[in-house]
Parts: sequence; C-alpha cells; structure tokens
Amino acid sequence: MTAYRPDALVAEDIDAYLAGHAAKTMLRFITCGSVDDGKSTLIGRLLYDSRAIFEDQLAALEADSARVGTQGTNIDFALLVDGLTAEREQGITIDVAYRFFATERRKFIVADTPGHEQYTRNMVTGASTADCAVILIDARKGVLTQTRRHSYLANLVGIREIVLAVNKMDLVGYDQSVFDSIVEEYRAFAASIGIDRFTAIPLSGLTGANVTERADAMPWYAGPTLLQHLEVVPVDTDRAATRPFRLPVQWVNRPDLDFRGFAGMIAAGSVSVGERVRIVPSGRTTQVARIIGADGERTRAVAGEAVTVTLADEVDCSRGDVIAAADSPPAIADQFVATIVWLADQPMVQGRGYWLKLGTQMVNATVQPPRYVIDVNTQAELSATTLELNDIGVAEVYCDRQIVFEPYADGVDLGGFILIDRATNATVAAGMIDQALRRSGDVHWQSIDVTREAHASQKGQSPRVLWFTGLSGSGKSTIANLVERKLHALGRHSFLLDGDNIRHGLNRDLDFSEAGRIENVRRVGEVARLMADAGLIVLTAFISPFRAERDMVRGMLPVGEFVEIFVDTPLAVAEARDVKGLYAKARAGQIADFTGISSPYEAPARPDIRIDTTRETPETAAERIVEHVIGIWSPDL
Ligand SMILES: Nc1ncnc2c1ncn2[C@@H]1O[C@H](COP(=O)(O)OS(=O)(=O)O)[C@@H](OP(=O)(O)O)[C@H]1O
Ligand SMILES: Nc1ncnc2c1ncn2[C@@H]1O[C@H](COP(=O)(O)OP(=O)(O)O)[C@@H](O)[C@H]1O
Repeated sequence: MTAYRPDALVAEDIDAYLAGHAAKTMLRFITCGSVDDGKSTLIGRLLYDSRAIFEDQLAALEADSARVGTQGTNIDFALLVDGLTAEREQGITIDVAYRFFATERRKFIVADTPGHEQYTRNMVTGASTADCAVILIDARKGVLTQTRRHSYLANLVGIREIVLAVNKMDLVGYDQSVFDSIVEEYRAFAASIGIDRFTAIPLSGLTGANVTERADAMPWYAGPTLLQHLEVVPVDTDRAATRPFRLPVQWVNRPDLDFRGFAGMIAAGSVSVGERVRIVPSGRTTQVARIIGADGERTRAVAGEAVTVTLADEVDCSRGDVIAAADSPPAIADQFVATIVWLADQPMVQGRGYWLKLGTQMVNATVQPPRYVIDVNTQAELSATTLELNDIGVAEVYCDRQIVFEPYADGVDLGGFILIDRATNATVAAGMIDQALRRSGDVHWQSIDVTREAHASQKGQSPRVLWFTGLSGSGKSTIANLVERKLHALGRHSFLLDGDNIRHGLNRDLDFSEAGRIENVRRVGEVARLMADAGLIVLTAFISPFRAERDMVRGMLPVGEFVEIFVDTPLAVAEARDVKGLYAKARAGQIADFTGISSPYEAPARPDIRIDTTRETPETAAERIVEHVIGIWSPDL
C-alpha cells in the first residue's frame, strides 16, 4: 500500500487532487468492539498510517478551494456528514463517531460505536448504511458474548462483509494455533446465525502488524492486511448492480408539456434505453425512452446512480411508485412480518398509528404485540407484550394501504423502513421486512360500482366527519345531539356515534387503558369512514384523548372531510358538573385511569372549531357548527 499524501498534491494541483478523489469508491464500515479490545488504537493506526484526511482538514480544504474558485469538494463533504444529519433530523440521539480517511484506492467512512448499554440503538444506526463490519476480538480472550452480539446485529442490518480482526496477536506470541482456534469457534457460531462467509485477519493495532503493513512476525499468514482487504471488499452498490432493476421514484420532473421525467436513485440493477419496465403498483408496462444522468443523456445507468428516465407511453407514475424490470417486479402488500429495532425511549404502543417510511413511500401503520423479542447476547427468543428501547422483536405490521417492497434480505432499499411518531416526527424504530403475510395478498379491495361520490350525490350533500373531542362531561354529547337535530331539520342525512353507546356494543371488549382507548378510537374512525363513504354526515362524541389517533382518523379521510371540534371545558368545570358522578368516584379512587385525573388528555393544537363552554351555550355552539359545515359545502344550499 502506498500511503496517500493529500498535502503534497493539494499544494501542487488541487484540481487533480479533487478529480482523483471524486472518482474513488467509498466504503462505509463499522468497527465493533470495546476499548479493551484495542479498538481506538486500531482506528488510530488506520487513520495515521493512511495519512488520513480529518474532518477539519477537509473543511479547510473546502474553504480554500472556494477561495480559489475551484468546485467539487461539496459532494464528498456531504457524504461525510449525511449519515449524521439525517439521524439528527429524525430526532435520534446517537453516540456514533464518524471518521473519514482515504487511500489512493478508496475513500472510507468509519462509524465507531461505543459499547455501552445503548449499544443496540447506536450500532443499528451506525451500521444501517455500512458495507462492512470489522469485529474485533482480543486474541487472549477469544469469542465472547459481545462478539456474538456484534455479529448478530451486523448480520441483522444486512452487512454481508464481516471481518474478524483478531487483535493483540503480539500478546499471544503471534501464535497461529491461537488464531486458528478462535476462527474455528467463530465459524461455528457464525453459521448458526446465518453468516456463511467472513474474513479473519490476525493483527496487532499496537505494533501495526497486518493493519497497514505486513507482519514479519506472522509468516504463517498469507492473506491481506486489514487495509488491503478494506480497499477491495465489494461495496453494496456492486452487489446491488447484479439484482433486477429498481428505481423508486422520488419526484416527477415536468418542466413543460413535452417532457415528463421520473427522477430517483437506482436502488438495484441497471437499465438501458429501450428496455421494458413495469410500474409498480399499477402493473403497467412500457419502455424506457431516455435516461438522463448528472452528466447528460445516457444509454445505460446502474445501481447507485441518480437519474431521470422518460417512458415511451403516457403511464401513471408518481412519487413512491417503483419503476422495475418488467419480468421480475417487486411485490406489493399491506401486511408484513418484520424484525423491528425499537429506538425510542417511549415503548411501542399497540394499535397506535405510526408513519412507516420505506424509501420514497410513506403510509400509516400499526404494530402488533411482538411474536417474540430476541436476546442479543444469546439470540434466544423471549416472549414480550411490547417493544422497548433497544429491543429487537419480530412483529406483524399493518399498513393502511399497499406498499411496494422486497424482503430485506433481497434489498435494503425496498426492505428496510423506519417508523416515525406522528406527533413528534421522531424516528422511533427501524424495521426490516421479513415477508408479507399471506392473507395480505388474498384480501383484495373490492371495486365497487356505486362510488362514494355517487352515494353523496344521491343524498345531495358532501360527507363530513364532525369529530367532537373533550373531557368527560365537557359537553360533547349535548352539543353533538343539538347539531344533529338541526342538520336533520335541514334535511341532511346524518348519524351520531356516541362514546357510551358504542362502548356497550361494538367496543364492549375494550377498557380505558391507553391501548384500549387507541383501539376504541381506531374502530370508531373506521366506522365513521364507512359512513362517510355512504354519503352521511357523521358526528362522533368520544373523549378521544390522544392527538396521534385523532390525526390518524383525519388522515384516513379526504382532505377537508374531517372537522375536529374541541369542546374546551376546563377540568374544574367538568368536574363541578359531574353529570354521571364519575369524577367523584375517580377522586375516591374507585375508577382507575380516569381522563383528566389519572389518565392524560392531549388538547388539540389547532382544532377546526373550538367551543368554550364557559362562554357559549350549547345552542349557539351548535348553530356555529352547523354554519361551519353548511358554509363549506355550498352547492346544495
Ligand atoms: N376511566 C374512564 N375515563 C374516562 N371515561 C370513562 C372512564 N370510565 C368510564 N368512563 C365513561 O366512558 C365514557 C368515555 O368513553 P370514550 O369511548 O369516549 O373514551 S375514549 O375516547 O376511549 O377515551 C365517558 O363518557 P363521557 O362522559 O360522555 O365522555 C365516561 O362516562
Ligand atoms: N355550554 C355548555 N355546552 C355543553 N354542555 C353544557 C354547557 N353548559 C353546561 N353543560 C352541561 O354539561 C353537561 C355535559 O355533559 P355531556 O354532554 O354528557 O358531556 P360529554 O358527552 O362530553 O361527557 C350536560 O349536563 C350539559 O347540560
């Protein structure tokens, strides 16, 4: 290996330096091990021996090149930090240090994750974009629990290149038999968790033996040094290039009527002009007419490249769709079994709707209680009712519509997803699709001839869901009743779903726990949607204490159809009214989880209508609501 000498070249010919630098492939790798294994020393040696470009040097370089009017450092710099900013924007607090260095053959980003309790979250975050994992073993200690944990996690997130770095060989007299027995023990374990291939290298971070320089002390080892190996291991895009073509559409580029291009990053395979492609999920096939890359018109493009393609026919294709090889398209489904790593401090809430983001697709999804969680140290399958921080579990995921996917093992881009809290926008989990549930493919949406528009127009009205929310005794039922009477008198077709009544029938199996209330509101939302599909004006009077579920119901309906009405009555006033005597019982400890007292109420931040019942009578509140509803639907007045 020839050490890379950026300083000299930068001084002589910055353009040549930047051009050479930009053309090199990038390897992202992760180091797993603890300080005791000599990890810091090893990384330090790699950086030192390869005359690494440190972050601050790159920043200085960028500033210098801007000053002399040269372009081109930006791309590398983005690559250096993009992993970080993406995670920060998603609200995950992680503890992963990224370091950048380069040799003449390759650029490297090494993610260094500390080995403390937050290990799973840190490692999954650091490893999710890595091509390769370097697993450190102390030659004196051999394969330990943490070696197994690191290997399991690396394999879980889809890292196919594993390097077993048997460190501190100097402390065992560079003895081949020590190395061989560690490799044999590791091979048996690796096979048991599905790792069929790894590269073992005996080395010493301290002396530098087999890190960047060959070691005279270990003549029995004929393989590459660690750096030599890292310079040639295949990166994920090499592997992706051999799979069937996939282009998840990021946006549709339509500058004028003559041009309609579909832009995105090719996730797998390659594509040539004239090739037949299939748009998924619609299933329409057509041919690729043109391919435009960063450097202009192309005849072919491969995985990892950002392109815009145009198609021979005017087919429907929008953001979230996937343009794929016509004869081997990805699957579509709305229910999956997935392996989920929980990243948030708040545990998973059964039945709660989370945003599921898979590539360019975003849908609402709920997670069932896990079938089991995995002990990362022993790989044992344990029973659990929910997923908590750092848990890894296998669970069913239900989406509210079909998505285009591939099992994670076949492709990270269409198989990996994140779950996002709808209220805070924080990433709460990372998931990997194992397979679709069979019933998902068996249940088809029945296409119905009498559409919701036909139902509504027959009734001469636009459907609405008037969603009343507020504390017990706030006045939801009283006002909703009055509104319905007025609508009825005006000849509107309506139906009132009331908390007390539904809880005696449809939802009699549900309690007032968080999960019980979430499921209560979800079912009511589904029923309200069906009734709105039937053309009705639906009124619902449920406490519906959580923002996430109210927002979820809003998202289930066409824009503008959901009207959130906050019956804003202070707790003290509702409690003073105590229509049903429940507050007195709750205060006396006879009712558990009572809203406002021992269970939370999340007030709407921006309701469509707010009613202050301390200032407004039920009558005037109802008139205002009717005016709001009739006002926005003027055609048939
Ligand atoms: N623990 C506890 N907390 C809150 N409310 C309780 C509880 N136990 C019984 N009740 C009675 O149930 C009614 C609320 O049911 P909801 O279906 O509207 O509640 S929720 O939306 O699922 O939170 C509510 O009716 P309203 O007073 O009309 O709101 C109460 O009468
Ligand atoms: N401005 C008001 N709006 C609604 N209800 C009011 C108002 N002022 C007093 N009330 C009384 O408050 C009580 C509200 O009870 P209810 O409608 O059953 O509440 P909820 O359905 O929210 O539990 C009723 O007895 C009602 O007469």
